[in-house]
Amino acid sequence: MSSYNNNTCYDEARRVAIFGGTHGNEMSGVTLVNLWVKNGTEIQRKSVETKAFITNPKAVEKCTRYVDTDLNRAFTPENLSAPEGHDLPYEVRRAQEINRIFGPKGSPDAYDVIFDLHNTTSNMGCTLILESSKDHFNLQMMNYIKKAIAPASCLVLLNEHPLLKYSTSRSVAKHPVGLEVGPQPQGVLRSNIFEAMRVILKHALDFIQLFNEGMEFPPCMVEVFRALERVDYPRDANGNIIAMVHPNLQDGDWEPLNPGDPLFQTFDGKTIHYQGSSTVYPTFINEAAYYEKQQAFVTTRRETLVASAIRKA
Ligand SMILES: CC(=O)N[C@@H](CC(=O)O)C(=O)O
Ligand SMILES: [Zn+2]
Repeated sequence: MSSYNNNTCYDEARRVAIFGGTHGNEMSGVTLVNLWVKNGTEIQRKSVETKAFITNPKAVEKCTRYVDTDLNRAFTPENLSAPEGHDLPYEVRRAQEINRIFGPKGSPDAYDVIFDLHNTTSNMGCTLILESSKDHFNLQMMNYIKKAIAPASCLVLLNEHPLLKYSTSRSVAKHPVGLEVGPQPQGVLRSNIFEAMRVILKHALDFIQLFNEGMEFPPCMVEVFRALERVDYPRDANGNIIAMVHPNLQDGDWEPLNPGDPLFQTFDGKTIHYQGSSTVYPTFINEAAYYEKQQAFVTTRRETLVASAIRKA
């Protein structure tokens, strides 16, 4: 990346990967990627070599999130540099393998773009997940996709928080993009969710093709939701959950949550209210996979980012 004439220059994105099955029970990504592994016509673009890849085949076979440990948390420097051996958890070995094929993470040899396909049980609709507010290539891509799918909509979750951030499979690439579409139960395929995911991928690949052809993208504004805080379920002294997501909050992903609004409902019918002092936008509300992570939802703040003009170097 370099700056020149107010244009931010990025290298052409010639090597692109689409990951499915990072979580083996998120069926839209698993199914699309399996389809594209068999026949990649739909994801081919003239200037791009796109590789469809199942990241956690053992978990896909068992239709479970993971076998030993969450693959989408496994791409830490410690894991990636751990001495190889059969005593390592399956997903850590797999992370090392993925890092060899698509990385090394942080190096010039890494893939240009990795799309990682996920489903959520939350009512999030189409959500693109970014890890950096400074990646103008990705911000321009978000703007392009939003315009292309209108009047349908997709939102951008920015996960840049030093403590909330985790080491994702896609983080191996120079430009990591998560795609999270829901609601879809674990192990279930829903046609509307599957098609929504497919359409986003189509526009994302079109954007990359246009960029590689030399199209210049003028500065633009991108609305994002910045991850602020994880909120756990209320628990008793033994750590057992004592309340559920309140009916007013359930399925209200991305809707404003104001001080005093209901959050949880205890099993004996009491309401627990939001004690914060400002309006936030909750998401990943009641995500099935996050019970083990002790997380009922994530709060976010709405921000408008400015994406600089970009063109190819
Ligand atoms: C429900 C789910 O798996 N969500 C993803 C979000 C992401 O890809 O960043 C995860 O926790 O890994
Ligand atoms: Zn997932």
